[in-house]
Amino acid sequence: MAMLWKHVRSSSSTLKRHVIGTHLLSRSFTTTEGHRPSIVHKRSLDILHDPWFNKGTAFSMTERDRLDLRGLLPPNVMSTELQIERFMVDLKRLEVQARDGPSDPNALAKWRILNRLHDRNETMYYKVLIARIEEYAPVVYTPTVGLVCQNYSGLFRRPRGMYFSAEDRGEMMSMVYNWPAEQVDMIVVTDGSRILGLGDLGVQGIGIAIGKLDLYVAAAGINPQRVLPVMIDVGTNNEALLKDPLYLGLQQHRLDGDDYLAVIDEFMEAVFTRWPNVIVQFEDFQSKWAFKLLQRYRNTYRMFNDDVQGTAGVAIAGLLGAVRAQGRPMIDFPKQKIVVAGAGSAGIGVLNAARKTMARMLGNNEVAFESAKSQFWVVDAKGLITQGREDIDPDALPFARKLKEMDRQGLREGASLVEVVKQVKPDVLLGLSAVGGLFSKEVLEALKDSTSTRPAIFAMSNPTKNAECTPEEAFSILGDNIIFASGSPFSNVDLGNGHIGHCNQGNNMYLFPGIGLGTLLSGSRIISDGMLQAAAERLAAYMSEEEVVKGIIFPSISRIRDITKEVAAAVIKEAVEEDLAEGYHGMDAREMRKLSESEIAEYVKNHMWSPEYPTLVYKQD
Ligand SMILES: NC(=O)c1ccc[n+]([C@@H]2O[C@H](COP(=O)([O-])OP(=O)(O)OC[C@H]3O[C@@H](n4cnc5c(N)ncnc54)[C@H](O)[C@@H]3O)[C@@H](O)[C@H]2O)c1
Ligand SMILES: O=C(O)C[C@H](O)C(=O)O
Ligand SMILES: [Mg+2]
Repeated sequence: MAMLWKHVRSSSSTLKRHVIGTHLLSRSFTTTEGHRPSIVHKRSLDILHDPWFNKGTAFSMTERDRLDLRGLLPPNVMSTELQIERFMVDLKRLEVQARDGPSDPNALAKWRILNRLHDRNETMYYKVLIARIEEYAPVVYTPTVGLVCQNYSGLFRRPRGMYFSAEDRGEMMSMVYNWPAEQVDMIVVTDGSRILGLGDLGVQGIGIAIGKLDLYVAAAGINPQRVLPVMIDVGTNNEALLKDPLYLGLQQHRLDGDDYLAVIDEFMEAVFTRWPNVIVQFEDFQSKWAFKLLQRYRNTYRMFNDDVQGTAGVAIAGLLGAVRAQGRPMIDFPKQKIVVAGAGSAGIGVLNAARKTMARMLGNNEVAFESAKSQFWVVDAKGLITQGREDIDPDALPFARKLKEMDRQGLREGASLVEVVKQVKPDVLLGLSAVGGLFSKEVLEALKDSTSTRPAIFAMSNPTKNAECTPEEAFSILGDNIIFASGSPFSNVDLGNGHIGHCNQGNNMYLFPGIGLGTLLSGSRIISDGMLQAAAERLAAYMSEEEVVKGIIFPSISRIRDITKEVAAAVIKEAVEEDLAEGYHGMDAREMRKLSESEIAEYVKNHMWSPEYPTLVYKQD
C-alpha cells in the first residue's frame, strides 16, 4: 500500500486518489472518483439479514438477479431518497400522535424505530442520522440515550457490541476474537458506573457506548464496520437492579481494588493484542476510577477519557468564547473568576485544563501555574472546598482554598453555592454536579451582582433533568446579557422583546469524534495533552467574532461533521509537531510531516466514511 501511495503522489495526483488506494477493503468508502464494489460471501436472505450489506428495497434488479434476491423483495426498486421518505413516515407519525409535544415515551419510541433501522440496514441508518443530525442526535445520544440505558433490560433485542464480565477473567484474550470484524478503529468502553448524571446503571450502560459510537460514524466518518461498543460488567452497586430478575448483568456487587483493576487490565491487553492500532475511549466511569485508569494507561495505550479530557476541552473552548463574547481578547481569560459546582471526573478535568490554559497565557511557568489556581472556587456536595476539609479528595486538593484567604472573603469551609456566588461575584458559574436545579432562583439572583459585563452560565450536567438550570430560568432572572450553555440540548428562548436568548450545547460531542479521528489518521501512539489542547483551541477558533458577540459560543450540531474534520486536522498537526505521528496506512510519518495545513484538512476529509450503497459482488468464501 505504501508503494501505491508513493506512486500516486509521484504522478502528481491529489490526496483524493490516495484514499482509493488505502481503502480497497472497506465496504462503501465514498470518494469523489466513484465507488468500488464490495465483495460479499453470502447471498439471498442472508444478505437481507446482514445490516452491513442490506439495501432493502433499494437493490437494483440486476443486483437482485446477481445475488439471488429476485422475488424476495417487493418489486418497486426505490431510490435511497424514497426509501428514507418511506421510513420517515413511521417516525413522523409519532410526532403527529403526540398531542402534548415531545414526551419521554415518544423519544423512546423514536429510538426504537431508529434502532430497528440500525439493526437491518446500517447504511440507511447513518444516511438518516447524518442528514438530520440536529433532530436525531438527541434521540440516539444525550438526552434520550440516558432513558434508553435506564430501560435497557426491557429494550434489548439484538446484541450490539461486546460484553466482558468479571466471569470472563482469564478468557478475554481469546473471546476478543469472537468479534467478527478483522479491523477495529474505535472502541468506546464503559463499566456503567456513572451513566450521565443517572448513576450506576450496571450492564445497561452499554447504551452510552453505542450512542457515542453513532456520533463517531456520523460526525467523524469512522467506518461503522470498525467500531466496537464495549461493556465491562464487574457487577453493580445499584440495589434496585440487583433485585430485578429481568436485569441483564451480573447479579453481584461491583468488584473493587485490585480485582477490578485486573479485569480492566485484562480487557486492555486483549483488545490491543488483537487490534494494536485501536483507540479506546473510556466513558462514564465513576470518578473514583476515571483518573486512576487514565494515569495507568495513557502513556502505554492509545486511549483517553472523554468525561475528563473531552469535557475539559469543550469547556475551555466555551470559556474562551465567553471571554470573547464580553468584547475582550482571549488573553484576558486568566482574569476570569470561575465558580465550579461539581468536583467529579468532569469538574476536576475542566479545572485542571482551565488552570493550565491560564498558566500558559500568563507566561507558562511555575509562578503562573501557582497563581492561576486562585481564579477558581470549587463547590461540591459538601460545599466550598477549602484546605480545612477532612479527607479531601487528592484530585480536588490543588483547588482547595486557603482558610485565611476565604475568611477575608467572608467564606468558610463548606460554604453553600449561593454564599460563594454572593461573595465571589464570579464571571462564570459552571455546573458539573449532576444535580438538576442546583442553580436555583437564589443562586441566579446572586449572580446578578457578577462583576462581569456579561456573566456566563454553563449548566453542563446531563441528561436534561440534571441540568443545573434551564435557559428560561437563566434568561428570565438575569436578562439577555448573559452567555448560556447546557450539556443537553434546549431550545433558544424567545425573550419577547425581539431578542433571542441563545442556548448553546456545551457537550463533549464537539471534541471526542475529532480527537479519535485525528489520533487514528496521525497514527499517534498516545494521545498527548498537546493534542487535546490543539483540539480545544480549534473548536474555540471555529466560532466567528460575529457569532460570539451574539452569544453563540458553540456551533450548531448541524455543522458537527465539519467541526470534527477541523478538530481532527488540528490533532494531526500537533501529533506531527510533537513527533508522535507514526502514519496511517499508505501515509507514512515522513510523508505526513510534509503536508501543509490545507493538505491535512483534505487528507482528513478524504478519509471520512460516508454512507453510500456499494455495488455488491458475490464471491464464494
Ligand atoms: N456536558 C458535557 O459534555 C459533560 C461531560 C461530562 C460529564 N457531564 C455531566 O457532568 C455531571 C457530573 O459528572 P462527573 O463524572 O463529574 O460525576 P461525579 O459523580 O463524579 O461528580 C459529581 C460531583 O458533583 C458534586 N455534587 C453533588 N451534589 C452537589 C451539590 N449539591 N452542589 C455542588 N456539587 C455537588 C459531587 O460532590 C461530585 O464532586 C454528570 O451529570 C454528567 O452527565 C457533562
Ligand atoms: O454523554 C454526554 O452527553 C456527555 C458526557 O459524556 C456525559 O457523561 O454527560
Ligand atoms: Mg460521558
